[in-house]
Amino acid sequence: MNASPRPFKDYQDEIYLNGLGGVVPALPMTYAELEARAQAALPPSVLSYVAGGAGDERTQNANVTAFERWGLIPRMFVGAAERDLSVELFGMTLPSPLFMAPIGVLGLCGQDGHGDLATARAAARTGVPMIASTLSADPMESVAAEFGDTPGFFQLYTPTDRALAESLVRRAEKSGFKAIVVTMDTWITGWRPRDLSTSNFPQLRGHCLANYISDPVFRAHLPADPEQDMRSAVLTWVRLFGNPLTWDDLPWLRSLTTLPLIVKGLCHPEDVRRARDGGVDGVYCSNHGGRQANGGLPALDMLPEVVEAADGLPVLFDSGVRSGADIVKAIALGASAVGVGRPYAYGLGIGGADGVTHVLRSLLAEADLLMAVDGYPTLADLTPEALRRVL
Ligand SMILES: Cc1cc2nc3c(=O)[nH]c(=O)nc-3n(C[C@H](O)[C@H](O)[C@H](O)COP(=O)(O)O)c2cc1C
Ligand SMILES: CCCCC(=O)C(=O)O
Repeated sequence: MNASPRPFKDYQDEIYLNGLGGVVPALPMTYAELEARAQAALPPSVLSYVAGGAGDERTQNANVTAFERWGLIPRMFVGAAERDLSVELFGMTLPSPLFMAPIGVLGLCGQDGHGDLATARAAARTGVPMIASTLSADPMESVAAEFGDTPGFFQLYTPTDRALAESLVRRAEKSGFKAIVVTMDTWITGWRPRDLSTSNFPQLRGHCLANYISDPVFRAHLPADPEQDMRSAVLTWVRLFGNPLTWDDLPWLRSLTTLPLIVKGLCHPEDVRRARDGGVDGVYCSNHGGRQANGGLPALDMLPEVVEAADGLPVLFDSGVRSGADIVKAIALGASAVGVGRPYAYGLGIGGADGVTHVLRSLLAEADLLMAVDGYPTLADLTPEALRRVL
């Protein structure tokens, strides 16, 4: 299927017309059902990894409820018969502001163990960019080969070996990725009770190391071929995985690539200002979906300050987005582009590439119709004045 410039347009019609023919959609139409169906479809260890978060998951849950505190004010006499959800980002024109946040176990969410490839196919079909995680079950070259005309971004977990970081970035450039997203908030894994109680995390790790095992710099660290001795490869990966970077490392990060460089996990306005001064091309406001640190503010609550501090630099946002209405609200609060994590992983678990495509199209169709009904025909119309704080 070719990428459509408006992947979401007419999805409601498609479903209603099917309905007239007596066909009830096979895939869930509400987030609650999506979650419930994914719970049944995914193996328990994968489910607890994907669904879980840090501590008692208050921050994870607060990310979602934070959206309830904002309400869109409807405008009439606008005649929003045509909507334009397209955005300009890093010199690219995207059909909508939606993107898929990087997820590091996608392989295992796909029924065949190749969920990264299925997700990349959904990106190709919808025009919704995928940020491909460093932690994938297939090498980035194979993932990128599935993107079609849709731009893909590569998410870098910066290893302690700088040569390995450089090698990963070079490979991403060669594979045609259009931006590098460096995740700052996960150089160490947070306290995640669900994973600790099942002790399943290392087992999952072994299935998302394709980018490392296929890398000559990583392989040079190994005592034996990973094909023969996977355990040593996993232990080596654990040792090399995360580099607790400081501001002194930012010039090096910046020097890694001429592609747009985006730093993920920034919520404090002072960090945003320093990153901006350090020459990044975009900042990514996120608290990792509440998976890393409990007790924090919902990422949405920091978004307005991040946008102000970014001072015109693009601001990507994720954490807690569950609906088209959430996308619209994040845009109104100043996000340039909005990411989802768990929702598309659940779509993948339920229906592979079709499931991801369905989740993305549903989110966008809802956002599009909301903009129609409430009289905000373009993203530029969505400003903080479109919202009221309700609680
Ligand atoms: C199972 C899972 C794995 C993740 N792996 C990564 C990763 O490899 N790299 C990264 O930067 N973020 C990762 N994240 C965080 C997401 O990119 C994103 O910040 C988060 O999922 C957004 O919150 P949401 O799930 O509430 O939409 C992961 C999230 C989940 C749920
Ligand atoms: C060590 C991090 C694993 C991937 C990740 O980012 C996550 O699970 O949230």
